[in-house]
This record gives sequence, structure tokens and C-alpha cells, in this order.
Amino acid sequence: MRIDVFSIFPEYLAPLKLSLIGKAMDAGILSVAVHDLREFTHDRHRTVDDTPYGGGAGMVMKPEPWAEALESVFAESTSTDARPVLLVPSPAGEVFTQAMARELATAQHLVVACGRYEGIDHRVSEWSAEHADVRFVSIGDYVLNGGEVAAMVMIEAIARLIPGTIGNPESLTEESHEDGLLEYPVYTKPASWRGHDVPEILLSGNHGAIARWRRDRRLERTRAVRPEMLEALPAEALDKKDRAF
Ligand SMILES: Nc1nc2cc(Br)ccc2s1
Repeated sequence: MRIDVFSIFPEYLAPLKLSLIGKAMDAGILSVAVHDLREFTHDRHRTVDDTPYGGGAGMVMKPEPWAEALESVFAESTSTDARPVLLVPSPAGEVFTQAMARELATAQHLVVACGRYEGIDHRVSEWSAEHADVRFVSIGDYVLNGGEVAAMVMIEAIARLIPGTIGNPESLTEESHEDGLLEYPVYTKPASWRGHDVPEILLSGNHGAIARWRRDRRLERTRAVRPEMLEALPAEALDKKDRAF
């Protein structure tokens, strides 16, 4: 997978080179390029914004720099490849979920447009739709100062699902939101710590009982913290023992 990110603060995306994403890039599983939007301006002040038509507070990001920037990478998605996906982090977007991360992990080319100020001139996304599949995406019901943090969240959630990125793919199976339940609590040595003991069952070596205990903790946690997730599960996702819990 190729990912191109555009921002007026490219250094914001530097942490992507760390940890798993960095290793995936070194292994050639993933390429992530971060571009400075101001490289696509041509005036002395490298202007990227202007006042909003219709009045109102704040500034809007100009279409010209964005069109030049996006064109520079859309063109590299050869005609034989699938269309690139343009992700636009926005508080007005569809909510980003694990299911969306799984879907986007199958894309060949992701382009992420990090907006600032009051957002990007809407004609940019309209024009982009001729060249890419455009998705406005929100990472939650709160407003950030720009799309960079949202881009980091989405790129990490997507990239870790690309085969070869995570060392042990089994660790992707019983995660929160992967199968509709929250994950079970985890423990490691020492078995007793500051008067708190690891649940006996986990020391028993009885793998069937341990699996049941973990499943029960997932159901308990999901019911307590995110009951709507339990309600949303298809009937066939819960077996007889689950329902009895
Ligand atoms: N939750 C989010 N807030 C914002 C703000 C701006 Br400005 C750009 C993107 C996003 S995503």
C-alpha cells in the first residue's frame, strides 16, 4: 500500500516512522510519503488560505494549492491500478470504525488531505471525485485544530491491518471492535502484586476454561461499557453459553 499525506504541518506526521509502521515501511510492505502543501503554492507568502465567501469567522483553504498537490499523486496511480482513495479528515465525516479500517486496508493507494482553519474549499473534493474515491471521515464527535491527528489515528488503524505489518497476526483476532466485543483484561508476571492477584483460572492451564473465562469477561465488559455493541451483534454471534452469561 502507498499512502500520501498532505499537510501544512508535515512534521506533525513524523511519528509515523516509529514502531510498527516504520518497520512495515522498511520492509517495503507500506510506503508513506508526507508532503508540505506549501510546496504547491507560487506566491512569495506561500498562501494556502483566504476569507470565506458568504462571510463568517476564520479562513478557508484555497483550491489551487490542493488541486496541484493532489494531481501530483493522483497521476501516479496508473490507469491499471484501482482509483486512489482520498481521505479527508473532517468533523462532518462518516465515523471511522474498525470495519472501515479493514475496508481501507485493502486499498492500493490512500491519499490523505489534512485540512486546517475552517476547512478546504468544497470544490476540491468535488473535483477530486473525478480522480479518486472521496471519503470525509471523522474520528469522533469533537473538533480538532486540523486533520493531522485524525490522519495519524486512521493511518495507524489501517496500516496495522496490512498483512505483514503486525508480527503476530493472531493478535488481531480477539481485539476490541474486531468481532463486535471489547477485549478481555490481560495480566502478566508477577502472579501477586501489591495485594492484587492474577485470576486463578489464568494459572490453571485449563485452556477451555480460560477461553470461557475470557469470553465472559468480554461480554461483561461490553455490556457494561458499550451495551449498544452487544445489541448490534447478529444473533449467530452469541452461543448458548454467551446468552446465559
Ligand atoms: N474531528 C476533526 N476535527 C477537524 C478539524 C479540522 Br480544521 C480538520 C479536520 C478535523 S477532523
